[in-house]
Amino acid sequence: MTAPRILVVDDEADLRELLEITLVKMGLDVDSADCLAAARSRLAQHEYGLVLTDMRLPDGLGIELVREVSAQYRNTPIAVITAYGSTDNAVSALKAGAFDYLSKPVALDQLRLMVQSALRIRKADSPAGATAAPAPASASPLVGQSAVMQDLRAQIIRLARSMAPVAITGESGSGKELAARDIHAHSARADKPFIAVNCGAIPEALMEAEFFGYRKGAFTGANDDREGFFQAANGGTLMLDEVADLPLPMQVKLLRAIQERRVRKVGATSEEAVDVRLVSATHQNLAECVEQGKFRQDLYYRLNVIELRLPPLRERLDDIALLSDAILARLSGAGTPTVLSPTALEALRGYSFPGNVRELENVLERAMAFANDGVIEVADLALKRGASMPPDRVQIPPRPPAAAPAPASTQSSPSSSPSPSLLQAEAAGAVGDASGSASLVEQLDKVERQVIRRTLESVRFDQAQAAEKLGLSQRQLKYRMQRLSIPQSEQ
Ligand SMILES: Nc1ncnc2c1ncn2[C@@H]1O[C@H](COP(=O)(O)OP(=O)(O)OP(=O)(O)O)[C@@H](O)[C@H]1O
Repeated sequence: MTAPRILVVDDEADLRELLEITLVKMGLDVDSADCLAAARSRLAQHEYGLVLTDMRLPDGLGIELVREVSAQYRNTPIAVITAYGSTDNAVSALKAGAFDYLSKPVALDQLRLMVQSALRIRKADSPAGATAAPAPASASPLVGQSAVMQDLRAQIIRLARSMAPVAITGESGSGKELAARDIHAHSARADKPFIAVNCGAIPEALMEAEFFGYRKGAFTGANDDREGFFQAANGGTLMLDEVADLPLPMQVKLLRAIQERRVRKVGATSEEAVDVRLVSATHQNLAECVEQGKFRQDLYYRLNVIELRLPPLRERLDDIALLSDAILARLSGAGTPTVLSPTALEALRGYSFPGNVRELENVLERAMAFANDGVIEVADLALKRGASMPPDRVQIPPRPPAAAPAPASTQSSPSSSPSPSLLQAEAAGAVGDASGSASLVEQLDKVERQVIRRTLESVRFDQAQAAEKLGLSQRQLKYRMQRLSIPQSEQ
């Protein structure tokens, strides 16, 4: 098998030589060019596994080559070498289609990591040299045939090929984490870890240690060396979820880690190179956070190189049937899937879904418990028009690891809750109180509201403890509190 061929474009002979020697030592074939014209003629003669170009060349700018290679040699990744601290150049090159960038002075360990990940892209493309075909909808976990979803899937495939940081925006429950996982799955990093971090869920005092790791003895309780999120995601993708919740001091440290591509464990004297693709997500308006001084502009600029917007479900109501089928099939497991009656489907199509796909999942999960003969009717859906709080006011805690589907509403088995007597007492009270006009769904909501409220009060509104007592994940508890308009704290 022939070694991959790399094209180095630089007019500085010393740097060119250093790059050539390093690449040859990696077992690669190297060609070089000292200007744009020479690079163009090389490109016309050979197929390259990677082009590495300086930004300033005697006959033009490296970014021109980035545009040409991205347009004409779509399977050839191109990376740029920028002057130290030149954020603008790096970001514009990434936006123009560069796969990645390196800052001067070029650190050889980073060069090696970058070349390896560029060559993985080539390997991932098959057959060799063919343009990556758009994945069929069935290959994506993002269900939906609406034009926006088709466009979203196509964008994901395109941007999965580069290292450019992606900022995913969208309302809570619209699928931001799912999209981030899909970017990773379509990238050449797919066989390396995907680590999602909820930035709002980490206590500020622990953040540096959680992100960058720590050395044994760095602080009381640091009994062993530990890796942080960056090391854990090395070679793969790190998703910074709810990135707007990062405190300002941590934003400074994160920016440095992104710029330098190095991290230092708490208590360590030296830094280590990390190769991590960053994806960030937030349901907040990050540009507004910058204006309000809550988010650093330089970090915003670094993270927002490519934007990916997840549409709210109400903008793609045509997808509801497909989504519902997929969710019901998953919830039904191996059994015959529960289905929606035509009127129930119409009712869902007329609902605004403030909690987006997550809300649809919860509505269907609950409705399945009420459905007769495997058919969900409108009444089983218990849709509350205008009753939900806007989701952007709700802070969603981290996803529990592979949580089992939640038991539907308070019909959870009493054994999953340590307070069965409370459940029974509440249920008895609610039924006793029920006016003849209240529907079953309203009565059950009332019981659920009372049980959750009492449990929250018993643990002083500590949601983690309340969720545990109720046998729910924190996310499920949040959703139920939102749906039942239960305040977050004692009022
Ligand atoms: N297009 C989709 N197809 C199938 N399932 C989806 C889709 N979008 C979202 N989901 C499902 O909806 C739920 C919420 O998705 P996800 O956690 O990705 O949303 P999010 O935008 O990251 O939410 P949050 O901002 O609250 O963290 C998940 O169970 C996910 O699998």
